[in-house]
Amino acid sequence: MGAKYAIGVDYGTQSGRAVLVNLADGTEVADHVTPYPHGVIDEVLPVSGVKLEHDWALQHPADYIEVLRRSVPEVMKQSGISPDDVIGIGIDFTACTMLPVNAQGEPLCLLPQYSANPHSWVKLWKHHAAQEEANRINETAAQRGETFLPRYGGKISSEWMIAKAWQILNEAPDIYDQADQFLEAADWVIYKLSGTVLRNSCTAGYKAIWHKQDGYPDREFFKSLDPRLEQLTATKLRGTIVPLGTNAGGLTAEMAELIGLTPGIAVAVGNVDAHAAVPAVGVTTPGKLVMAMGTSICHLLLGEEEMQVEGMCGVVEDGIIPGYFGYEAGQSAVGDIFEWYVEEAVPAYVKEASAEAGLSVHEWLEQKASAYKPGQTGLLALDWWNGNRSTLVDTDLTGLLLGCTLLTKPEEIYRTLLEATAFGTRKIVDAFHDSGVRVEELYACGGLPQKNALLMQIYADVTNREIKVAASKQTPALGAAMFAAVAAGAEAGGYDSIVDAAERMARVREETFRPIPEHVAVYEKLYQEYSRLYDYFGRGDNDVMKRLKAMKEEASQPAAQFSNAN
Ligand SMILES: Nc1ncnc2c1ncn2[C@@H]1O[C@H](COP(=O)(O)OP(=O)(O)O)[C@@H](O)[C@H]1O
Ligand SMILES: O=C(CO)[C@@H](O)[C@@H](O)COP(=O)(O)O
Repeated sequence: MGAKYAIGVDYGTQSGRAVLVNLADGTEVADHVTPYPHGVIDEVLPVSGVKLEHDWALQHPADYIEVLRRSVPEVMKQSGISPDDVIGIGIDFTACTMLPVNAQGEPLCLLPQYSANPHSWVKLWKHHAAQEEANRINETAAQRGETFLPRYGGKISSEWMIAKAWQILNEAPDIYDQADQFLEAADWVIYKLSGTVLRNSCTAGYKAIWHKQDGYPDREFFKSLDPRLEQLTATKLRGTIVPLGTNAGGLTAEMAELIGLTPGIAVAVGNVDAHAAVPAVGVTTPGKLVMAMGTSICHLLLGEEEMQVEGMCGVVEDGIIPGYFGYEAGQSAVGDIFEWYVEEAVPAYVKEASAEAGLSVHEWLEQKASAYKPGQTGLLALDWWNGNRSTLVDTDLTGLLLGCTLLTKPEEIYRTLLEATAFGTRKIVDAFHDSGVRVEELYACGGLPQKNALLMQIYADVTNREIKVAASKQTPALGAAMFAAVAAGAEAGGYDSIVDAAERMARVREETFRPIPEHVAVYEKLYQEYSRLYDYFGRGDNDVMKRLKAMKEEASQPAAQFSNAN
């Protein structure tokens, strides 16, 4: 059999990218990025101009198809490979990124009668406007002693399926009624590719409280939340839930024509971006924490037992690699915080100096910030610009910068923001390790390790652990291609298991980031200070962040909730 290939498509927050991979050794032959034409929709809806409230984040489902339409033919063209040698396609997605569809699988937002209602659109993972629903889910589950709660670190996030679906019911009951199903965007795209609606066990497990043995929480639980939700899982979340690497069926003739591949090739069921990255860095055993570092960070870890860990996002049997319990935790903003600083808060002279030096503002600030020793800025920050995902699971928390003086420089603030996110990761590493899910080594993938060496050194110093970095620049897409190879199977030139695929296709770079002992010592002290602030502002001693947020909301009234911006 000649060389065989698969395509992995990674659906990120701002763009989608396709990667064509040689299945013999994981070589990435060609890649292409398509920025989402509508980006993240967080101010006004397309066409109708309806204004969105604070904490909303939506996407346009047509953008996902546009990624396939543009990027798949482009990687085929760049590589010159015959479509006959491409045996499968797989995708990974941000999650929970969900949408209401009608009985024909059409997104409601694409139907003119619903398009002016924000609730008909795709709710992106970082849509944080369902916090009230999440709070009530958590109170009710705790009161009822629901056994699922510890599996999610004690709290269900507002980012996830049940809170988002309930927000739709509360604020737009007509959209809720008209929705035949709520689907993860990952599952919707697979439906478009294969013609089959299948729910993947990864998003169902991590984001929709589904358990391999117990299924969804029982109806009584949903009824106690709201009688109208009693049938939610039997109706709008219904459907077959299948393991990662399952072939959803062949590529449809219509899609094959649109994207230039052969009809009938394997289409792997959807996967979560960060989870797909784990086998793609070669991690298929416990003790190795994978950090998917980009806009946010997802932390993934394998364990042999189901343990309880404070504030983790979840533990799902077979959720990442079959045969292990897959653990997930995360920070809801990391690169996003640095971007906020660069876009909103650096003085003009920094932008001018960066341009003169031929560097991006990030690169210029990194260079300047590298000249400081740990502790030398006198600054400390709490990295909650987009709430706290782990370990506090509270999207109402906000950022804090402490220690500024009239002499504080932009590069010092930038360094402090890098450090704050490293301290956030340390909290997560400690939570796992101290709860019996050991963390010995760190693996990093995603955009940030390629972009910022200072950041990576700080993470090694703050966690006092060596960090290996993925060789691939498109690790989740490589993982998606690996799962496509599994969906195709060894007989077709793929693999029979993801462990086999990882052995042959995954790679890390030779150079690693090792902790520097003098830095470790200073960061240990700073971490203790960070922990004090973390507990004080995050655990209820001082709810000033929430009071400020409430005042802000009140002062912004009357908010034109669904009013027209024009
Ligand atoms: N040199 C840099 N140092 C640190 N962060 C950077 C740098 N350049 C870009 N970023 C941040 O990287 C993030 C994008 O990461 P990336 O992994 O490419 O995207 P995504 O999370 O969408 O997959 C943005 O939030 C941006 O602020
Ligand atoms: O929440 C998850 C995975 O569980 C991610 O999809 C989400 O953090 C988005 O990741 P990116 O920062 O876009 O890589």
